[in-house]
Amino acid sequence: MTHVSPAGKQPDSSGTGPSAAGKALYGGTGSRRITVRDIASAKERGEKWPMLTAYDAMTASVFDEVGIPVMLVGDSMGNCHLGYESTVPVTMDEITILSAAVVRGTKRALIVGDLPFGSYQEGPVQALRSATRLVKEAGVGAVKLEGGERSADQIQLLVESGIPVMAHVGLTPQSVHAYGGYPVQGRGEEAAQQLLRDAKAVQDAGAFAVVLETVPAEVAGEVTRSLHIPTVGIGAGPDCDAQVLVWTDMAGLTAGRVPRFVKQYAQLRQTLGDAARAYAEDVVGGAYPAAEHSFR
Ligand SMILES: Nc1nc(=O)c2c([nH]1)NC[C@@H]1CN(c3ccc(C(=O)N[C@@H](CCC(=O)O)C(=O)O)cc3)CN21
Ligand SMILES: CC(C)C(=O)C(=O)O
Ligand SMILES: [Mg+2]
Repeated sequence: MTHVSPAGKQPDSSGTGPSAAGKALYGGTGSRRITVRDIASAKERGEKWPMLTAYDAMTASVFDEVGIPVMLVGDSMGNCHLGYESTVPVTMDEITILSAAVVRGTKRALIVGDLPFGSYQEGPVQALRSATRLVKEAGVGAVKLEGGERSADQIQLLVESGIPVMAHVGLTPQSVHAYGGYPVQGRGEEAAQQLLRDAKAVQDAGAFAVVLETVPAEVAGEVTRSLHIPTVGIGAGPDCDAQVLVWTDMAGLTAGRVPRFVKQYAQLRQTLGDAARAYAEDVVGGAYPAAEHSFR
């Protein structure tokens, strides 16, 4: 600590150098909520940062306590939390309710709400109406929407209206029916140039960061070095400024096949199944509840 904090207050974030503890996005000690300005200064310092999805208050509180600086209430809730086949059916009501839960479960993280399919494609005015609802009803600090050049007008109006926007280019899963799957994007010289144009367009429109999903690592590195806003990679190699994963993939809870870019840091599906099986066997066998779990 480089200076004394006012009595009764947490240390503030005004450190004296690049590695001041209060300033680091991950591992920092600041107690106020992280803002998009903190995100911008991380790129200036060359600091990499982690992002995870979250869909409920309890899980989000775990990630917040660990210091995950940015959480995305992703429309991946469709297939990971709500039992849909893809992200396409997710509604504004669903995103709003779960975003509000994640905001309530966190104190420090910047919470980004994902605009679902159909909530911004009609144009900037529809996008502003949807984003405003997420900001006012759920309390998110930023929103995310898919698309590069095609979404620049939406991004510009939101940013002019005071809503920070995280953009999302490369593989945009809301277009699954147009792709016919989830193919790698930006392969080949022409596609790589289009990806760079998309990334520049969202930066020019005022986005504070841009997700690069499922693109060749080399192309993602080139985009990252060409932009002044941070890139957040998912299946985009090691040269992005930040990384994001769907939390149930990261923790080994997702059912069935996970994308190849996922690294599983736990086997929660196994662990939770083991716990449920042990509980069930205790109930069937009469071992639970025991005397210490009973009242007299
Ligand atoms: N659980 C989960 N994790 C995700 O990362 C995720 C979702 N759901 N739902 C929405 C999208 C869909 N995502 C995906 C899904 C599959 C691949 C995938 O398997 N792609 C092929 C590409 C092969 C190629 O074109 O060469 C692969 O084999 O990896 C990629 C992204 C990412 N998002
Ligand atoms: C994987 C991230 C980027 C996403 O859009 C989501 O989880 O919905
Ligand atoms: Mg999404």
